[in-house]
Amino acid sequence: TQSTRPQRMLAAVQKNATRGDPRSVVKAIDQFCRQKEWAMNVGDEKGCILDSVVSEVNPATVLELGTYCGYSTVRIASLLPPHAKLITLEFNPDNAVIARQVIAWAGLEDKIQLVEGASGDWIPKMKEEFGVKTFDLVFLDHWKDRYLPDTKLMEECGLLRKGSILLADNVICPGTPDYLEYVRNSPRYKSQYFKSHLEYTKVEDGLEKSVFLG
Ligand SMILES: Cc1ncnc2c1ncn2[C@@H]1O[C@H](/C=C/CNC(=O)c2cc(-c3ccc(F)cc3)cc(O)c2O)C[C@H]1O
Ligand SMILES: [Mg+2]
Repeated sequence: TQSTRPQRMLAAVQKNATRGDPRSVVKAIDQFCRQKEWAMNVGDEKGCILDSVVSEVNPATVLELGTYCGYSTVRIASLLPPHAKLITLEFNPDNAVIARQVIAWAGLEDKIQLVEGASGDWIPKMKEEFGVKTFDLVFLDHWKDRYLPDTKLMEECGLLRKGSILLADNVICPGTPDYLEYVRNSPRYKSQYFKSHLEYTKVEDGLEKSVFLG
């Protein structure tokens, strides 16, 4: 039977990356996507911006919306301090199966909790289910029409504190116009756009970093 792109991506990791070496996992996926098949990972160019924001925030608690195959999950977790935790939400079970194996190959299972299900269902349960108070950093990379409703939901559920950072992928391509309008015009956020390119292409895209002001 025909394999899926995520399955072929995992095979490339298992063939070309070193077990327990997250950077080699990131490199293997980027190589696969550049040389073999494009896939919607944040990629190496926007990934460097992601790395710099993660390093600057040095978060103890991270929420990622949209795991896909775990590329950004591994990239973020590889930069976290020792007892920091990353929770990543993925509602497609086939993607979750692949992502768990990518995370395991990187040796980052202890830092990452992959939760299967829809962000809208899980965000209201974060405190009771995972003992989370607030998130220091949220990486939004799921369905683009969910960025705004999920941000409002995180506000309502008290998951953001003064200084929490939202980092959103694809604010230009495919684009998240309602989200951008909100974080750029709301008095509750201070936003900054990091111009870059759509992963593995020359098409313009970028990340929007928004600080929640409380
Ligand atoms: C609500 C919710 N809850 C949990 N998981 C969710 C969810 N919505 C999506 N997910 C999961 O995240 C992943 C989805 C991410 C959506 N990302 C995209 O659609 C996406 C698309 C492109 C793109 C750009 C130009 C083109 F020509 C074609 C594609 C580039 C990207 O970087 C992307 O993130 C997989 C899905 O199962
Ligand atoms: Mg993306």
